[in-house]
Order: sequence, then C-alpha cells, then structure tokens
Amino acid sequence: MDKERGNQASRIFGNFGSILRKCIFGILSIGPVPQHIAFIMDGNRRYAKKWKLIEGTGHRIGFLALMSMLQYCYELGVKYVTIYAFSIDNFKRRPEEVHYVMELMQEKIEGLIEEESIVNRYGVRVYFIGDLKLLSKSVRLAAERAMTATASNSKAVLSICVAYTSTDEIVHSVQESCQEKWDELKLLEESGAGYGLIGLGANEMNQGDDIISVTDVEKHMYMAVTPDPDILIRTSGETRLSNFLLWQTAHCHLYSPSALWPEIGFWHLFWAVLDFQRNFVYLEERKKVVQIPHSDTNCSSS
Ligand SMILES: CC(C)=CCC/C(C)=C/CC/C(C)=C/COP(=O)(O)OP(=O)(O)O
Repeated sequence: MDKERGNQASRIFGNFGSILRKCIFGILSIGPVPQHIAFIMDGNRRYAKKWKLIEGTGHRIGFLALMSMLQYCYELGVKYVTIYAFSIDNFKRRPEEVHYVMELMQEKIEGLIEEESIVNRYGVRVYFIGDLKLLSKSVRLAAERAMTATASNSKAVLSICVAYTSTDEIVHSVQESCQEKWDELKLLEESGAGYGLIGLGANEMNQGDDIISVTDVEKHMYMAVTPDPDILIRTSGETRLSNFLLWQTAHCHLYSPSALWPEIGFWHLFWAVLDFQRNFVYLEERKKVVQIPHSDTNCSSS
C-alpha cells in the first residue's frame, strides 16, 4: 500500500516536473536555441570521494545524469549532443580504473539500443568518435552494433567521443587528406594529365599551390558528422578544454558550472542556454568576421 502511494507521488511529481520544463523551454525557445551542445563530463571520481562511495559509483551516477541531460536537450530541440566519454590519455589511468569505466561503457552501450531506451524514444542516431581500434574488441563491437542499429534514426544525433583527443583527430584527418590527394595525383599521372606533379619537390612548387585545404581537413575529421558546437559545458568549474574539440570550438560559448558531473541538472542547462543567448549576437558577428570561403586554401586567423 505504502509502495503504491510512493509510486503515485513520484508519478505526480514527475508529471509536474515535465510540465514545468515544457513551460520553461517554451520561454527559452523565444530566443535562439543551440543546435549543438558538447559536454566534458568532469568530476565523477571526485563525486564518489565526496560522498565516500565505492570506486566506480561516481561514473554510474554520472551515466544517469547524462541520460537526464540528453532528455532535457532533446526536449528543448537541441539536435546534436556530443560527449567526451573517454580520452586517449585516460588509458594511462590505473588498469582497474580503465577496466571499470570500460565495463560500464559496454553495459550502457548495450542498453542504449534496447527498445525503451532514450535513443529510441527520441529517434537518436549514435556515433562513436575517436580511434576505435584502441578499444577492447567487446567494447568496439558493442559500439559498432549501436551505430548500425541507430543508423536510420534522424531526429537527433549523439556523438560519443571515446579513445579520442583533438590532436589525434587532426593528425588522422591530415593523413587521410594527404592520402586522398596522393591517390588523386597518381590517377591523373596514370591518365597522362598529371603534368609530372608527383615528381615535383616542395621548392619547385609555386607559393599558393597548397596541396591540402582547410576544407579537405574538415571533411576527414571524425566530427564531420555534426556542425560545430554552439555551447561547450564542462562541469567541476574547470575551464580547460583538455584536448577536446579544439578544431571545432573556435566560436563556441563555454560554460563551466562548479557542479561535479553527477550533480548536473536541468538548471545548469537552463543557465548555459540563457548565457549563450545573451552572447549570441556577438558570437555570430565573430563567425562572420573569420568565415573562410570553402574553396579557400589558406587558414585565416581571428
Ligand atoms: C555509454 C556511455 C556514454 C557511458 C559514459 C559513462 C561515463 C559517465 C563516462 C565518464 C568517463 C570519464 C572518464 C569522466 C571524467 O570523470 P573523471 O573520471 O575524470 O572524474 P574526476 O574529474 O573527478 O577525476
């Protein structure tokens, strides 16, 4: 009887919360709604320490916070969400720590594609971004299954950066761009239209004869599946980017609440969006000033 009453009360509170959120999001939507929000989920271990929880519990509660945050973002109409789930540098942590985060990751990735998951509720396509070869076979296969299972979802996009750093992404992209150019030149040479370009040394090329362009590099980025983020939220009051989306955040609004990741909630998102809206005109102006025509080959600086 008591349990039933408890369930009833939590249903009523749940419904009230969701109506209140709808109203607040309705008001926020009068202003520009960000298309893409990225998150650095910092502070999971500190949360466990703060509350004297056993190791790993902070990350489990962090995952629940992530699910609520995704729901709020999709309710607000944010189409793209990107999260920094595990960096290449995180592999240098204690083996037991890497092991429990990877175990949690595999369990939760498998849960993501279940019928009643948030991904299916909001029609979310999932991408795993990074050097997936660095993952264990079981985590990599789970990630690939999730990407295949959600490939036809088109209402929203969740990019999960694992085994990721920005420098690795940029190097990988430059290598791919060079390989593509090399293959194109070889094809031209074979067809007789290459004018001996392959044999030319750097000294013999004219200035401005750049081999690869900004557009080429952008095309080969892992993150080419999404537009650049409008807001980057990093919890725990940290204001560093820690090698996350360095290429994509040139004009991004940074928001850094002091809450640890498992403590993040609706009001943090509300203030982040409001802050973004207050700076929107300035950010748009900055983008216009430094916009690069897509055929251009040289970088411009702001
Ligand atoms: C399937 C899926 C998306 C799972 C994600 C699970 C999850 C919450 C991963 C967070 C991983 C991580 C290294 C967070 C940083 O906190 P930290 O460990 O560096 O904590 P600290 O900042 O207190 O040291």
